[in-house]
Amino acid sequence: MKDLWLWIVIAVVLVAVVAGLVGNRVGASRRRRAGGAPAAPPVAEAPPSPEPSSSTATAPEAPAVGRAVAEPDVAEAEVAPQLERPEPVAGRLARLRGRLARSGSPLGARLLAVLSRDHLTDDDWDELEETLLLADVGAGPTGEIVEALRTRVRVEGVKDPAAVRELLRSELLAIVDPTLDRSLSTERHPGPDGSGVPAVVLVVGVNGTGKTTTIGKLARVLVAEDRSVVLGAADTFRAAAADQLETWGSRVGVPTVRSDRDGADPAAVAFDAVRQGRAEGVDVVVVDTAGRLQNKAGLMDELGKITRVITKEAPLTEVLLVLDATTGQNGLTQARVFGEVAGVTGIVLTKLDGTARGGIVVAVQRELGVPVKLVGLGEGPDDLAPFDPEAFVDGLLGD
Ligand SMILES: Nc1nc2c(ncn2[C@@H]2O[C@H](COP(=O)(O)OP(=O)(O)OP(=O)(O)O)[C@@H](O)[C@H]2O)c(=O)[nH]1
Repeated sequence: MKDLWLWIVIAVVLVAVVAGLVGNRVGASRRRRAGGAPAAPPVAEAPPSPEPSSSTATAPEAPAVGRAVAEPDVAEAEVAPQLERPEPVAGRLARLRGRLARSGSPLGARLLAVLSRDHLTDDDWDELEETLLLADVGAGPTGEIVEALRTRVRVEGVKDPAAVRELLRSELLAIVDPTLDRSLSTERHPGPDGSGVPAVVLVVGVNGTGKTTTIGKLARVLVAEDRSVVLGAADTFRAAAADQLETWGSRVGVPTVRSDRDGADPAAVAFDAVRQGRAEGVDVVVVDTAGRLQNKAGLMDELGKITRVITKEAPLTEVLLVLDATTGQNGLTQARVFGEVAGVTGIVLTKLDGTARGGIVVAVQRELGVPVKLVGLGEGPDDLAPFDPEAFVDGLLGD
């Protein structure tokens, strides 16, 4: 009997201890939820929704607002990332003015300061010449501008600052040459056999000038203009280049054709990209290349092979040479080599922000005899603008 009572007391104590433990755990879990812990609350404990959203209503297993709204959104974001809407292209070059102003003394401001002096002496003309040379305009074009200005100042007797500005503007505009065709060939067209083929843009240039970045930005320009695009990652030399290109493309829904193997044959990747673009009926295929300039023969071989295999599928409509505006005369030497081996049809001048050497536009056009078609104005995704001579000269001259 005594034993029986002892067992009853032990049983009661055990029940009390277990009940206490369970109570503590429930309390702790309630406190965690009250503190906004990320764990999803049990459905029954979720607060009732005052106005359930339609997604809540269509989500059968998620009647509580907190979960119904948050969880499907997160899942959707993981499955289908939101595509970005690139900025409209028109008017982008107007940014150049602000960027040049931040990059130090703009060319135009220094030229205007000299030209506005009362009586221009030989020293003033020398200073003007030096300013143009420092801005990489090049010796030939600088001589032409100074000569033309000297004549007009003498003949027209220009003094007032607004007239001086207008004079300088018209001379700079003439030297940049508004008559050149700067349009990009990016439309489908009938191929040699009469069937429609995409425009093919091959992008060449030394590494580090901004080729891959420019192609990413160009894809956005094309998407903004409702063109369908395929990118070809034929820069198989730098392992990360294909990833970089793919990331750019995926942000605007543009596919990238690439090889899984580092160091794969660039011509084969270029060919696959154009073939895919053709099969999918897209408007334009843009092909990235490696920018090794170890020697001219090697470069010629590689670009020659890429060109040959691409043209089996569709003719090349543009060969864009990407040049870094901050490299000055070095850039001109590169331009010369690529001009000889790659049949360049247009120039993309990158990093024009942050340099007072805007004159390189003139020098490089003269050097290659092909127009600057696009300019890079920064590292932002939409910092690529079609080149427009008037907007460019206005940017150089500032306010
Ligand atoms: N400020 C500025 N930076 C730029 C511009 N264009 C490109 N860049 C930067 O230049 C650097 C090199 O760009 P990439 O596109 O990787 O150069 P790449 O020519 O493809 O180089 P490789 O793949 O090695 O041949 C990156 O940091 C870009 O953000 C521009 O217009 N302005």
